[in-house]
Amino acid sequence: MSTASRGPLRLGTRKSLMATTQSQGVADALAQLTGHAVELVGVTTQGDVSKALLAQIGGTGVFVNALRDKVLSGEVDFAVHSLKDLPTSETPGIVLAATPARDDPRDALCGPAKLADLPRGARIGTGSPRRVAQLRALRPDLEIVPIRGNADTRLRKVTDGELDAVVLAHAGLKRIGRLDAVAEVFEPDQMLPAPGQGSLALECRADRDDLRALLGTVDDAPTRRTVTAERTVLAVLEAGCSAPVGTYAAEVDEKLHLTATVAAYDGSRQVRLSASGHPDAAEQLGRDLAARLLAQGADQLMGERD
Ligand SMILES: NCc1[nH]cc(CCC(=O)O)c1CC(=O)O
Repeated sequence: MSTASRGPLRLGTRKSLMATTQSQGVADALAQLTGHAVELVGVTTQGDVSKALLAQIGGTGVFVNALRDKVLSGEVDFAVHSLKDLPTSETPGIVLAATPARDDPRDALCGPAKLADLPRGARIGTGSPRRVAQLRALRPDLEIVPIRGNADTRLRKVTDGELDAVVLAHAGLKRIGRLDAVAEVFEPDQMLPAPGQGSLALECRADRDDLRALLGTVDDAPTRRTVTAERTVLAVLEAGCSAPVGTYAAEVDEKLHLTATVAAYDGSRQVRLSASGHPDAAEQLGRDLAARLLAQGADQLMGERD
C-alpha cells in the first residue's frame, strides 16, 4: 500500500480545542514538507466522556487508547498526542514516528499575581501530584485544591473567584490562545515540568514503513533526545503521568543536561538530582539518573501519601 495513492492522510485527534490546534499545526507542517494533504479525524476518548471514570482509572492512557485503536484498525493513518499523556510502555504494533520541535515545556501560574505575591493561605488549583509537591515546597502556606477539567474550565475557577490561581502547562495555554492568563512562568529550578511536557507525539502502525518515513519529516532530533532522557527517568521509576516526578532536559553546548525530582505527595521532601552527558546517550543518561534517585530513596518517597 503506497501512502501517496490513498488520498489525504487521516490524522486521528482528540476533539478539544487544545488537541485540534496542535493536530492542525502538525497537519500544516506535514502538508508543507511533503505535499500530502492531511485531514483531521476527531475521536472521542474515554477521558473525554467521563470525568468520574478519569478519576477512577487514573490519567494514564485514557486519552490515548481510543486513538491507538483507530490507528491499529486503519481507520486513521496516524495519531497526534501530547507526549506527556503517553504511558512509557511500548504498544505492540505501534511506533512513535516523530516528535516535532517542542513548545515551551514549563508550567505557568495563572491568576492575578506571581506566586510570591499571593496572600498567605491563597487557594491554588491543581490535580497533579507533581505540581502539588513542588508548590508545597515553594509555599507551604498555600491551600492546594484538587481540580479537574480542561484548561478553560480551570481558568474560569479563577475568574469566578473560587480559586486564587491555577497551574497549567504553558504549551497548552498557548495552543488555546490563553497566554493572557499567565502571571508567572516557573523556571525549572522552581518547578520541574512533567516528562515530555510541551512535546507532541505522532504514532502510526509499525508495519507502515512508507508512512513512518513521511511522518519522520517533522521529527526534531534535539526534541527526541531530550524527551527520551526525561521519559526514561519516568520509565525506570515505573511511574505514570500522575506521579510526583518532574524532569527537564536541554541541550547546551553539545551536551545533554538532565534534572529530575521525585517528591513526597505532601511536599515535605524532595530528591532532586542532575547529570550531563553526550546527546546520543540520552537513554543511558535517564537510566543512570533514575538509578541515583532510587538510591536516594525515590521509591519510598513516591509510596508516601497523605
Ligand atoms: N494532562 C493534560 C494535558 N496534557 C497536555 C497538556 C498541555 C500541553 C503539553 O504539555 O503538551 C495538558 C494540560 C496541562 O497540563 O496543563
